[in-house]
Amino acid sequence: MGLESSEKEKQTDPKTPKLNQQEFGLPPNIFQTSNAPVIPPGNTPSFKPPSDSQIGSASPTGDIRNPQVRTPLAVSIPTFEGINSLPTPMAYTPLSPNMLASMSPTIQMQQQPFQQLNIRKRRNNNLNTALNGTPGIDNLRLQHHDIRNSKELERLRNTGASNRVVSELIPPPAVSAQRVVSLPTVNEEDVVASKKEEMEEKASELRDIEEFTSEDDILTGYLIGDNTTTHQWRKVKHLGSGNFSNVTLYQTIDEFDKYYHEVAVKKIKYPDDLMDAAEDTLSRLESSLTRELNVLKILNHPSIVKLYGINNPIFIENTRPLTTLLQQGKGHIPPCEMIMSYCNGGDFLAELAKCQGGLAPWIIQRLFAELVVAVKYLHDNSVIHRDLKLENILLRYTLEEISLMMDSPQLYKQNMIELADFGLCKTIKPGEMCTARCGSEDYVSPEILMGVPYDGHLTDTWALGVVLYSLLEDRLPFDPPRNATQRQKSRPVAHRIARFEWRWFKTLQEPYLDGPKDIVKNTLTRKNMRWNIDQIYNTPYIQEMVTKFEF
Ligand SMILES: Nc1ncnc2c1ncn2[C@@H]1O[C@H](COP(=O)(O)OP(=O)(O)OP(=O)(O)O)[C@@H](O)[C@H]1O
Repeated sequence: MGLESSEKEKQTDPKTPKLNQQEFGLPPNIFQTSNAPVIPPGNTPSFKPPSDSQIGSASPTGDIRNPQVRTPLAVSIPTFEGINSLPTPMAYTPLSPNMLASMSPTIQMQQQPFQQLNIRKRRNNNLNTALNGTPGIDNLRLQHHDIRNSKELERLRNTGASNRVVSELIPPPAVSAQRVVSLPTVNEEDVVASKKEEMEEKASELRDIEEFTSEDDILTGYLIGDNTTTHQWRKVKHLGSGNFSNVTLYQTIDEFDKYYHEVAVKKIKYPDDLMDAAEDTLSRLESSLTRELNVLKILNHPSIVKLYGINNPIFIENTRPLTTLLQQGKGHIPPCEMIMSYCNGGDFLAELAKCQGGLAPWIIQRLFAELVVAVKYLHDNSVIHRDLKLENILLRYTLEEISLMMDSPQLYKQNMIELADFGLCKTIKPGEMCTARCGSEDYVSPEILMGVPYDGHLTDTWALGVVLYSLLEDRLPFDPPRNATQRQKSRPVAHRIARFEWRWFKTLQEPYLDGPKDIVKNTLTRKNMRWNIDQIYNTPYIQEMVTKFEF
């Protein structure tokens, strides 16, 4: 598929519908403002981008993962006016062998020539199914109190119920607890003391765990760049599950280096019948894991998750590790376990659910600015992420701990986030357009939904707009409004995305939030008007933070 001319883009872009924001009620203002001084920025580390050959054996479109429903790539929609249906992108169960297998061979054949559709499901669908066995927004809403309970959240994660939506986890503003905002400011020593206490507690927990450790709980692995020395870690606890992996906390057995003391181990989920899986399935899985590994081993930025090692060097050294292992015919394929930096605060979405939204604006500004720096580093080095979302932003500290750092220099001395999940990333050449339709349902841009070739840099900045809107508003921008009619609720998210149908509720009349709102306005918009990462980075809102960063 060739590149679109800018003229053609103008014709095919839908018009942004005019929104009447006045009709929506305004919740009480729960924010604080920040007055931060300005100091010079730090340096970003040097980077050598991986070549395409290093990114593994991608499919002809350069993409992977396992779409089970595919729609033709070239969808020509001159305008959205009068259009009642769009490509249906949502019925997708990654790596599920059953779905494809259940199709007749004819249908399977018919699926092949079409562009792969790789949109990840909304978390709330899975959550809801886990709770009730039946999807549906109303049922989900009945479960609010359960979901907000962190134990319940943990249970749901363990059952693989991973697709959550921030707006479903947060109560209406009137009852929104403002824990983070109202916490007292303490000095650095208090933070250190509470950390120490927590570590002592953890150490005692670990002593208990050691007594019950079985051989299966021991992971043997190699550090990147040293295939000769093995190291061992002991399983501590489950951290989270995605569609493609289970992530577990491990602690080192041999005290060889403080950096590798606690590590997050991402174990790739294989389909049950991997040995007999279709070549297509194997190749997509292989491509996904090799592109994540090959990019991660080269990236070097404090705000991007680090790949320390691997359980088996073949996954790093071989461009087609699964195929090779299969050909070696040992009867089974060993697991692929990536040994990565551990983020103690968990993922941003889960943390938001815990503190029930209402995040203070200075925290939003601090964390979002760091995210922008991380994405700028990727784009400057020709890598696009393509799956930016709250779940993939990992926190080094809990939001409660971060709130205690207000006015502390600690807040700027070190990174607070690590961007994770590079399974959909891509190294691109200047001017190269992408064709693979991938991403997560609530974060995909209209051009991806429309199936036209797209600029991956701009789909990343669209997703940044979704993240920032969600932080400001405690809801996802394209969810049905709270006061929506039944008809509005039944319209798919994709419709609202394609019509750029979002609006301010909570922050409608908050002039002091003009900075971040400007970023949202200029990212959740048509691609030919959308800001790129440099434009976001250069806004006073981001610069005010960036100039303070010392990491
Ligand atoms: N380094 C880490 N430290 C702490 N928790 C982590 C870490 N990496 C992942 N997690 C937890 O595990 C979850 C799943 O991880 P990840 O997003 O990498 O998996 P995935 O299978 O690729 O997910 P997705 O379905 O989004 O593709 C995260 O949302 C997070 O809660």
